[in-house]
Amino acid sequence: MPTQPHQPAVPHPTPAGPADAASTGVTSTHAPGVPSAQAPGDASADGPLDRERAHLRASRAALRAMREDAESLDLTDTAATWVSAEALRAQVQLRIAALADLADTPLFFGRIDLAHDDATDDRPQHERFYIGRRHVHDAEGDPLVLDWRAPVSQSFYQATRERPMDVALRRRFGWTRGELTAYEDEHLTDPHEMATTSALLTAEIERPRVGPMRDIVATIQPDQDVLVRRPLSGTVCVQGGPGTGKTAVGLHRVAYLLYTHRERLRRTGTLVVGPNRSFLRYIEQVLPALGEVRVGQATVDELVAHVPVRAVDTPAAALVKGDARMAEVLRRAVWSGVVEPTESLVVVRGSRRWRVPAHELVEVVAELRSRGVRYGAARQALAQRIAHTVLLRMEAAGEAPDDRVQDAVARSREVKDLVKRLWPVVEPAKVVMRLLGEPEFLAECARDLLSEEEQAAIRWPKPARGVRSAPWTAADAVLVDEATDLVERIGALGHVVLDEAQDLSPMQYRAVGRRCSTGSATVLGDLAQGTTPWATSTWEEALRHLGQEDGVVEELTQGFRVPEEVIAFASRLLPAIAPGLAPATSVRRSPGALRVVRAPLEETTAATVRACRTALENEGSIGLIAADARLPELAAALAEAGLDHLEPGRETSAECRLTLVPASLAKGLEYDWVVVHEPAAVVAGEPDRRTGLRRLYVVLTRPVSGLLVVHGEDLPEELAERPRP
Ligand SMILES: Nc1ncnc2c1ncn2[C@@H]1O[C@H](COP(=O)(O)OP(=O)(O)OP(=O)(O)O)[C@@H](O)[C@H]1O
Repeated sequence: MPTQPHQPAVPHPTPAGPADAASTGVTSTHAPGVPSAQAPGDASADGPLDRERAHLRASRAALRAMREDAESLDLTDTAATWVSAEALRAQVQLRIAALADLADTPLFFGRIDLAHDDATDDRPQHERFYIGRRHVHDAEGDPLVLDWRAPVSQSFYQATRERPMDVALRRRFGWTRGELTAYEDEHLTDPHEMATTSALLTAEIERPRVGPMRDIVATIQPDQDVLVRRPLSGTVCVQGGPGTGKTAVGLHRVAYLLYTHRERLRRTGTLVVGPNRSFLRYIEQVLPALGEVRVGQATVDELVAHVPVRAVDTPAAALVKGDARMAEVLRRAVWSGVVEPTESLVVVRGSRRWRVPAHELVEVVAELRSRGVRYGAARQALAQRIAHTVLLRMEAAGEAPDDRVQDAVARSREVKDLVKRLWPVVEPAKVVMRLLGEPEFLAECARDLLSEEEQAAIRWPKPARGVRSAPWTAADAVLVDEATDLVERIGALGHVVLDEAQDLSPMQYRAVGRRCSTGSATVLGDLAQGTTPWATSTWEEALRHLGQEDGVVEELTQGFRVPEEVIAFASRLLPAIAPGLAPATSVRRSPGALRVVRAPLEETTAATVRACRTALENEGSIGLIAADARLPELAAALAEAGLDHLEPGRETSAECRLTLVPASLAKGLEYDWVVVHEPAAVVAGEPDRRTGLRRLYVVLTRPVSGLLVVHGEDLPEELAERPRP
């Protein structure tokens, strides 16, 4: 295995000096055909790096002035009420906090020099912009740093040699501990300059991981940026292999949308849905680091937490409960209580009696049933509709009743009693409880939808005594959510990001879908990483269950996390687990990043602990990933060897960098170095071979710098090297 320490975040210096050309007219002196990079020692006293540092000083001073302006705002008498004054004060406080100059967060990370052929009065031929995390302007209001989400910044991210977007020079800056220490230039219109992987990008990816996931604003790649900046309307689904940046894209997209549609999304809200708490803890710092703190984050289980989950389904039961047919079963169950009127209604008001015949009540009920409104809303309307028929009779008799009379009739004992009989109150959890606990009721609602075996799979052995004590499972909670929405519409948000989406059941998609029914969604996933029995086989199907049939499917193919050697090894599994998918490529080659160690069977655990020690000789985080059942043994062996370890999702620190990860929780996480213990056991830990191999694929694709595989049993045969077609 490689023992190379990580390179610091400085690009490899090239012998020749960099360019500071374009708008200044200074000719580039870099070696022809190679994008130039510059490190500290290369800059002369008034060289380009010094000029950039001068711009940094000016930007910092301007930011300070902006902050002082905000601090000195006099809010006395500016707001009409105490409440609005408080709201204003809170907003100003937020702005002051946002204007802090954080010592370790570079104020800008890029620069573009634009050369336009079609200069106008408003747009000079040459323009230069610095791109950073936030907007900074000078006393005249001229921008010194542009927010990365501003429209002009788009060309910093999306310009390519094929489509330079007027960018004559793109400069990326390297920072070390808050100091501007290097830069790297690309002259996109120079036909002699070759495209290479940015050394700053590589250094950023390989920067040792301590703590939670980081943002990638400085190095978002063109195809990622196109996804980040898609319009708010419409849903996009991103298929991408491991480490192609799907999660990063989803989170940056939220930040972009909040910047571009701040008012609207502040009202309607945004939500990130992830597979489990460990994953959410891992990603939770990215949005705050981008200045966005008002984004909800939840697992699907948390979204549907209407009942206490205390039991686990058999795989057969979970499969049926997650099937989209359950939506219709539940619809029937919820609406089954509505009764056809058979008797007339008599309402007494004062000395008069008003009679509505049964056939008219039948019409009212039938009309409400056919309107496609929620059960609860229709129930509320029923009282008013009945009262209205009474009102019509009053008018026919020469009275002149107004709305208040209709309301009074709707609230009368006679009408209330009738509504209770015709349209009983439905408690969603109780309906589901009845469905699972009463075989006849299930048979009636599931007729022609679920087979006898399927019904048998989900029936409880005996009826539950009450909602609180029922043996609810995670899939039941989703059913209760569906029933809840049938009774009362669940509110939708402005935008929902759904990560690791491949694992959701159709009923879970529906649960997420109703939370973005009036908004839009970003759906992220990898079909090859689907490890649930109901994992989706196509994105079109997933979008349909989500209620976003018009969503577009895009693909990310360039991998950032996993080095070439490791992704090639893991991709040997693809023909067995997702035959249609092409392997992800990698932006990084890292000879020696993969090491496979065979140990005698009885020494596998000891060999694994030794591999952890070896991995710990490197900088950064280490993940030891193993089949869930092996964890107690490995935890004990680590403790005996004096190696402290963390649970997944806990922040690593300089003192403790080793995390012991059950294979079932590895999805979405990453570590600088990964030790995989006994792949055959990872595969065997799942109910079927395809799921096992998919789990193994997830596990093998977690490392950034290197992978050590320790095995005593034979490796799964699907990992054997095959000649490329
Ligand atoms: N443009 C980029 N610049 C720097 N780092 C990047 C870039 N894109 C992705 N990365 C890094 O690559 C790693 C993988 O990204 P991410 O977790 O978003 O991938 P993913 O597609 O969600 O992976 P998985 O399918 O395994 O969950 C992260 O460390 C992320 O910061």
